[in-house]
Amino acid sequence: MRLLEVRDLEVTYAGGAAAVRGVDLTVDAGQKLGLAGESGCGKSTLALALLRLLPSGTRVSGEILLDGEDVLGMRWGRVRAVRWAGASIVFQGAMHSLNAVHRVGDQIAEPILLHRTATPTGARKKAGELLEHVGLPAARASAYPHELSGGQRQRVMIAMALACDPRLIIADEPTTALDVMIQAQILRLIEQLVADQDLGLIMISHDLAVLSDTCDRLAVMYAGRVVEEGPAQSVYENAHHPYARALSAAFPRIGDPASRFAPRGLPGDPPDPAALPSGCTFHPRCSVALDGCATEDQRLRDAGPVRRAACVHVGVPGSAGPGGRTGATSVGAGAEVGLGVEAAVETEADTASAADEAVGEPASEAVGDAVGEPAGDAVGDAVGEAVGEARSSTP
Ligand SMILES: Nc1ncnc2c1ncn2[C@@H]1O[C@H](COP(=O)(O)OP(=O)(O)OP(=O)(O)O)[C@@H](O)[C@H]1O
Repeated sequence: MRLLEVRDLEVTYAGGAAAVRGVDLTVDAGQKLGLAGESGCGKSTLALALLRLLPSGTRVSGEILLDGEDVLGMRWGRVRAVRWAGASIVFQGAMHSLNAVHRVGDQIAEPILLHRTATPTGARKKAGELLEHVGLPAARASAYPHELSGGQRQRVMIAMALACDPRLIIADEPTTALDVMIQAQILRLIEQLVADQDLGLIMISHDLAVLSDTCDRLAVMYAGRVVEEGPAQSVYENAHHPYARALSAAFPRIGDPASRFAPRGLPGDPPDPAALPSGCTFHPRCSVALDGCATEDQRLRDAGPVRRAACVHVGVPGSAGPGGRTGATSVGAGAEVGLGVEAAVETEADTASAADEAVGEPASEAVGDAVGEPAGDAVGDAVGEAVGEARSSTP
């Protein structure tokens, strides 16, 4: 069953940063989609757009269908109902996202009370059950965040995300701040919950190794676009796009200790989304770029029955495309790979919507409000604080 369908999503911040550019993706019940990319590629912006958590003044266009409902066209009352209940987000850095002066049980119960799906007694009982569900004793409900370890706090965040029985969970770097052992436990917990409850999952990380180990499918983002997507293991082990290959080579391979000693970096940084390079936005960093890459935009095209990639080399025999490309880790920083310069450029029509629509709220309501919610909305405020905190803690 299709839970989420995103079509041609574009997000431009008020200052002109084109953070998400023409993204299409889908998530079905029981499916785990990994969203990968370096810092600044637009992953969190995409996640925030799904639940209308972007700052007011941000221009959003395209289509987001959550359980078939048009999220961008929803009235604010409906948006509030859908947050937590239709889809919810687990942010990185639980210490920043939890309120330090409230007991964790009360914080888990809060969205239940706001959605009026239980009485205060019922909400407290459910908070205890949810804690047990994520592997903590119900009695920990009376603890304050500082009384819990980092892993326990992240379990609380997951319990909170499950409080209103959402169908889709968005986990934005859920294990980044945790040590490797705890990280593995939290990832297994998320996998278990998704399987048990037939949820959809979008997991965001810069770490392709973690995503390929946890998710079924991977979408690799660069400069606001998905540049490669397909089954998680095959994208990780045999990426078609030079950026996806470099990202994959940058992380030690699970089950391959030798790779721990030979991670490769990618020189340079992702471009400023307010001043993107012409053509393929990856071309200034690409060791296999052709002359035309500086002028020819590349959109996703088929790179096999279940794979897509946005690179001029895809599909060219003897090149980076399927049917002749070199190994997954062969293109790292500065690596030389001989590619056919006669590669056919197969640029798709740019389907970006001409009429960007400002998806926000009336200006009178938006003033001073971090998430574009009417003032006084407790859920919006709490989420806004969490967003602000989580984002300010982003390295
Ligand atoms: N509120 C904002 N106003 C203007 N630009 C923003 C805002 N938030 C993010 N950006 C810019 O949008 C781009 C995408 O940021 P985003 O946080 O979505 O990337 P990301 O891939 O999630 O990175 P990270 O992993 O560091 O969170 C970046 O260049 C960032 O500076």
